[in-house]
Amino acid sequence: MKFRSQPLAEEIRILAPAKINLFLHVTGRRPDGYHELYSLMCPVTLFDTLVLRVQKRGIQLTCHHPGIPSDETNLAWRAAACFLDNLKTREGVHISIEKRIPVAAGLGGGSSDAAAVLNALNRHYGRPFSSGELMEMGLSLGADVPFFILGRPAIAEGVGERLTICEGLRRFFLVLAAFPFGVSTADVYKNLNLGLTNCKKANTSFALENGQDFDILRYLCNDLETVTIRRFPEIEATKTALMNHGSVGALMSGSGPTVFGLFETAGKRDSAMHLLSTSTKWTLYAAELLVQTKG
Ligand SMILES: C[C@@](CO)(OP(=O)(O)O)[C@H](O)COP(=O)(O)OP(=O)(O)OC[C@H]1O[C@@H](n2ccc(N)nc2=O)[C@H](O)[C@@H]1O
Ligand SMILES: Nc1ncnc2c1ncn2[C@@H]1O[C@H](COP(=O)(O)OP(=O)(O)O)[C@@H](O)[C@H]1O
Repeated sequence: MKFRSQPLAEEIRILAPAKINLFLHVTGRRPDGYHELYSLMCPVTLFDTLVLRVQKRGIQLTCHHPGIPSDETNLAWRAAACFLDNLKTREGVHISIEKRIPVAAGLGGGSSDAAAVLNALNRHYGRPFSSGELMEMGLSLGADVPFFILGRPAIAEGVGERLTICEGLRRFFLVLAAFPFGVSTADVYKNLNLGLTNCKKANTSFALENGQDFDILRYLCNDLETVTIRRFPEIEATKTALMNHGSVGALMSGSGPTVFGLFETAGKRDSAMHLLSTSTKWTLYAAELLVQTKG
């Protein structure tokens, strides 16, 4: 494989965003146990920071977060190993991760770190792989990784690998309410009873095809809430609290337990943050949807 490398000492600094699922319908279960989705995913302005330094040999990783492995099981490490193997180079990389995205929280932090490494190494080596090839590598690491490689609001289908860019999404401001501990995505899917899910599937094709403004508030729904709320009833109370403090819509993200509230202005979001911070044990983050504004 032909590729162009840069000087080894160069430091590559990247921001890896979290995501939320504005809707998430589970439409079926595959024979291998994975679930088919129809989900609108959007990056949000809460970031991990990764610093990469390409080196002569070997992969090393530092991350001081107690819930995150610093060895070859870290998704960022696995992404680097996968990329360098495919490139057939013996060069290695040192990765350091400053973790801000809550872990096992339904915000996709590990997948985002992995995608950030794949994208950054591909740029560093002069783009030897197409985005389709990068997404294939990403999918071998996790179902959400292709979305983060794309890095834009998108409808995800299949297990998450079939992506359609969603243009007409309004910019909303967010409060993210994170629980003090996480849930296992695998457990949530395992405990899902498809007979109990009753989200009305959003008909987004018209808006998607026409690039029209997309009224997401009509479609907020997450089939995985049926599982995670059973275990953490506080999720429901947190959604209600957000709605009582000016949110125009509130939902659990992904497999949870993080809940997000959507606000029309930064001011309304900030006053809700202020009022809720005195009364909740959840950790609150102010953020906004990462959408491309027109014009
Ligand atoms: C639920 C979602 C919604 O965006 O996100 P999170 O809440 O994890 O952030 C995703 O579907 C999670 O994607 P991701 O976290 O990448 O999943 P993976 O690591 O590939 O899989 C973890 C486990 O979840 C189950 N899994 C995952 C994806 C999928 N479409 N169906 C599944 O059944 C499988 O049992 C798998 O072993
Ligand atoms: N770089 C990473 N960042 C976060 N979690 C990681 C990372 N590498 C491995 N993991 C593991 O992946 C699991 C899921 O983490 P995360 O991606 O934050 O959750 P979620 O899928 O709910 O959004 C955790 O058990 C965590 O220890």
